[in-house]
Amino acid sequence: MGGSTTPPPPPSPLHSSYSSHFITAFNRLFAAVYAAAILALFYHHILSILRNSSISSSLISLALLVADFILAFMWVAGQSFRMIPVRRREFPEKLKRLAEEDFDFPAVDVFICTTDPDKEPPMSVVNSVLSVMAYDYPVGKISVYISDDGGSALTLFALTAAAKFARHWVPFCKKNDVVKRNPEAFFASTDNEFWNFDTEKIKEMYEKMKKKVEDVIEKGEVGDKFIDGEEDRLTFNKWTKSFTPQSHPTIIKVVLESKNDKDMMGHSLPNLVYVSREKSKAFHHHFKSGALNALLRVSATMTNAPIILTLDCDMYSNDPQTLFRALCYALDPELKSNLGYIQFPQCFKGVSINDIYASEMKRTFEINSIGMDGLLGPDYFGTGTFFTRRAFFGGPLSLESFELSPDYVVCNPIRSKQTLDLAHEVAACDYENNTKWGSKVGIRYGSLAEDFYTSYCMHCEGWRSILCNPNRAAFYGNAPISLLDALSQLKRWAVGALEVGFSKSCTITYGMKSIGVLMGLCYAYYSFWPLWSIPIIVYAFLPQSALIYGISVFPKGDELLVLLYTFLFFGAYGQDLVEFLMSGSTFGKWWNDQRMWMIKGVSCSLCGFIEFALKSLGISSYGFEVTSKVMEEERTKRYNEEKFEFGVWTPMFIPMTMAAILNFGCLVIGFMRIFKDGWNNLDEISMFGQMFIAGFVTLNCWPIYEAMVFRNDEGKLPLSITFASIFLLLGLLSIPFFISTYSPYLLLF
Ligand SMILES: O=c1ccn([C@@H]2O[C@H](COP(=O)(O)OP(=O)(O)O[C@H]3O[C@H](CO)[C@@H](O)[C@H](O)[C@H]3O)[C@@H](O)[C@H]2O)c(=O)[nH]1
Ligand SMILES: [Mn+2]
Repeated sequence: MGGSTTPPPPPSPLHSSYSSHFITAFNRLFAAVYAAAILALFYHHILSILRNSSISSSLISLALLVADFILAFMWVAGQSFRMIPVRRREFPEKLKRLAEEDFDFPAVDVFICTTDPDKEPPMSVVNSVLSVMAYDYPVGKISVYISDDGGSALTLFALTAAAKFARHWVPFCKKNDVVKRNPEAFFASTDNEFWNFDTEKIKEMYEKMKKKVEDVIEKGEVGDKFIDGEEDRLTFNKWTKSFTPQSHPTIIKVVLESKNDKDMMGHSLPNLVYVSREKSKAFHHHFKSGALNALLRVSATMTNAPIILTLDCDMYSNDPQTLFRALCYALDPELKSNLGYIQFPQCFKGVSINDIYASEMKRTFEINSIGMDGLLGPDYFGTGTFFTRRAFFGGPLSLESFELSPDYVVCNPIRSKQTLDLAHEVAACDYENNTKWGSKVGIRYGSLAEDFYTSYCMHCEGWRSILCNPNRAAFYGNAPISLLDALSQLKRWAVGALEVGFSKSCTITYGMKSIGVLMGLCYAYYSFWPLWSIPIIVYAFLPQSALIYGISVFPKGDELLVLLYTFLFFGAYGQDLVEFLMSGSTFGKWWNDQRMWMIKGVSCSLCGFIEFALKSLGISSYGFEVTSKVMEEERTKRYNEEKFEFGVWTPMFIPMTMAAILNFGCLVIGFMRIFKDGWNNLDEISMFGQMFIAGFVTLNCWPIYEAMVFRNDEGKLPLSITFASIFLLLGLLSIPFFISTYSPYLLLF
């Protein structure tokens, strides 16, 4: 990497890894015992199906069998994360020292995607941009590319304002060795790193810039007085009357060029380029994947850096040394030949104390990723990822040729006509027609979870990835602060996951063949997680409805079986809890995480299934619904008080409300029976299992009851949802009645 002469190798070692033999051995042993218990359970299931005489009890047994089968499948897949967990450490100080000695570091292109100035406030985009521009790294080697799928003049305006501020901000950060290089976060923090005369001045400058940008945004257009210079005017003139986010020409604006633009100390600044690719209703733009692919090409014409960092617009740098950290792996000669990318866990700012919507996703971003790191490496999370450019162009041994390939050498300056013409050409909406973009090259199309799918393809091609999980979060982003936002995001992932699971390159068949059984199972776990909705729905409704009818679904008086169920339940929950705590999380967060698992099962996974089915049948297709990053005051307040935010009418809330009412009702009826007949009645005791489940679900549903009955704020559960749920519940409970009435006829078939 770097120049044509081979640079001297960096000092080694730059990183180390560690795998706990105790944990690995324990996980394997526990898996063996648990597997035996699962087999015993299935043995029992088969027996009870064979023994059943009535239709209703056969149906119940069958439902439980299917539910337990899916739970067992997910359990098996989940074990792959536990076989060889690996933790890593890197030594960025060594590289930082080299930076002082003019070491030839590789150039880095940073890609930041934004798409909707209403949901993604330009000031927050600007803060992310400033935070990466100020990285501890040779400045001339950093280029920041912004992809604006919203094609918003406001976003470009905010960037030009930020570029002016950067002339002061970047040298300020470097001179004072600031750690929080996102100005908003720096000025807002109470435990401020330091405060001097410069700080006051810079703060004033920032506030002025912010006010200017926000005024323009409020007005909704960039007024004449804000445009200086003929060149800027030409750019902003491209926003003509016929310009819409869905249909407009390419706009590329080099806001800063490292060679010419200097900061107030006379040092270079990073390149800063705004790109809004051409859009036309006649061509599918493939959402974020399309945007990233356009940036891959545009950046190739201008800088073609061998390392690429992809970020979502809300993700800002929280540690100026992150580039050095990533390079500890990227520069390692032993890893280099097949290292596709280095992934940092997603971390979030402003998550409530107990993380009510489980937005931290500890399991996905940390626990499971540590597990995958011992195999071929973590999947791609869409943000906080350092790619080697080469990984986008075919497997390590099979380069897909392309005119602007990774070894293309840029000769013309960024602002030259030749470069800009070529950049416009590759950002055109029809450029990808009849090419391998999206299938063999770049970010892959075909799944709404483009990140997950792309990494799956890369692993199958022979790349490996690395999880870099430093103590200090490398990036911070926003997590959804309303239940609907959280569930909509998860629904998109559910559809995206199923698209991979049921594609030609199915994770189980094709996956296991290409990347081995364990790695294939990891991907299978993610691509089929929406299947969880089946057992969750069965266990949320079936035992409870049966109890109301006085039918026991678990066998009577079999102590061994009680023991088996107890072990399976507490074993799984216990292991989950221990792993959570060991990753530095708290009991409160774990409790909410397991609650969200249930809520997901009866809402977004279910809806995801339906949307996936409709999409596969060609009936309708849903796009990439962007998650809102706006922090509305009242909402934020309720979120921080850890109140669930319902407030709107959506079918997604109905099944969970039904489950909440049913489980509570079932518990009441169960206790009434016990009081009436006493504990001696054997039948009631055998229903203890059902009572236990109802009790557990009821406990989990507390926020729903609260939102249904006790709250009066904007975020409460709409009355219409409560009524719709009661109505549907009554319908559901009358099904057994119909079965018992008509089953003699059914038996005829
Ligand atoms: O047509 C689009 C749609 C989205 N985006 C950008 O994609 C990013 C992610 O969108 P967001 O709404 O924040 O999605 P999340 O659900 O928060 O994102 C997670 O899930 C996505 C896949 O579903 C990944 O792409 C993200 O990196 C990952 O953080 C944002 O920067 C958007 O601006 C585009 O550029 N073009
Ligand atoms: Mn996001």
